[in-house]
Amino acid sequence: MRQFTVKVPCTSSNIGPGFDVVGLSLSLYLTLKVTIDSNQSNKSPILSYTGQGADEAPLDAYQNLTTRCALYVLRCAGISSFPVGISIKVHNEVPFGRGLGSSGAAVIAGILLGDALGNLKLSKERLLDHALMIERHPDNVTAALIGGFVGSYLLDLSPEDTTAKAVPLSEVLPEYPPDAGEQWGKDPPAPPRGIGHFIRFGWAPEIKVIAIIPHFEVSTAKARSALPDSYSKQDLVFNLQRLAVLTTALARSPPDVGLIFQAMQDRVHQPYRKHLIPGLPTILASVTPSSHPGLLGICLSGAGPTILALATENEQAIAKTITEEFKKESIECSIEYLHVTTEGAQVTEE
Ligand SMILES: Nc1ncnc2c1ncn2[C@@H]1O[C@H](COP(=O)(O)OP(=O)(O)O)[C@@H](O)[C@H]1O
Ligand SMILES: N[C@@H](CCOP(=O)(O)O)C(=O)O
Repeated sequence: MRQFTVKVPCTSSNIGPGFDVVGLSLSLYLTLKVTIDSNQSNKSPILSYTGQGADEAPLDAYQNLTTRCALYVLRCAGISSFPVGISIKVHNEVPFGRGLGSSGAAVIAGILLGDALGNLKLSKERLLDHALMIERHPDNVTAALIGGFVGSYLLDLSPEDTTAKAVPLSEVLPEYPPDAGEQWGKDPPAPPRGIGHFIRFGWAPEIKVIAIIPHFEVSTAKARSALPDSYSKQDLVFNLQRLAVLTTALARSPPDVGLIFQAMQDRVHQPYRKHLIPGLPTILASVTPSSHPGLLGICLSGAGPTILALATENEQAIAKTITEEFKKESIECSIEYLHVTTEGAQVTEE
């Protein structure tokens, strides 16, 4: 009997100007408890699921994002099936479709699961290569894997690697097992090497994180399709200037609100997503360090609709005002007071 646990933090990406670049790992977790019992004869993993998304997440291992990612890693390594007698108990604290990286966490959990099941011992960089074939922006998956406040970029790929990366996700992630007596088709192409590069920034211990989570979903795909294909030089420079300052400003103790609040402004994604999140422009414009002493900055978390506020104090009052603004739009919210997790995703053998 083998038992191990995979634990992956949720993430908030962008932090204002860092669209598709920065991510922050936070203290809500997706946890898998995996058992492989050689006395059992089941060939497909037996999945159970509690917590966020329990009414939506498929329990068929060939449909579930996490187990599909695990199978992808195994098949890239030439292993065509899950081990016999495997069961997986999933517990999820990360709400779906709220901008807190639930899909990134599910992808990383699956990649680590595949690595552990195949005893592959892939490096962090190689694990990330696999994750980037599935979640094709690096910010969430990198922060979930590495932990902390992380910046990342993708390499331009060779023409050959570009072809491998262009393989449709339906081929990378098999949705159905082969029929009895049949073999899988061609194995998926192994991901190109060294696609993603990252660095961890500091995070001042005084900075607390408040997530105001509206009770509706915005799919990341839809929020990405709302963005334009090109930007003005002025808007790009606006974001670059702020991001350059922000990554160091958030590491400095004591935090300088005069730097951080302005450095969390964005012109690349939030303005184009406001129609998806009623109340967003009012919230971003009206919750300020003058109205709420202790507030350092405020932004959309990932693709939204969650609002992320960074503060040194006064967290309850900040959360209350944002909740009330959403209420004016007839939107209920949950509030989470979170901390930045320094550890990224973990696999623990029992
Ligand atoms: N733990 C999980 N298990 C299975 N599927 C998941 C899990 N977490 C997220 N997903 C899938 O990812 C979708 C949400 O992804 P996405 O739109 O990118 O939003 P988010 O901002 O939460 O990452 C869910 O609707 C679900 O299909
Ligand atoms: N940079 C991405 C981040 C999406 O994060 P999610 O948590 O909403 O999945 C984007 O802004 O589209």
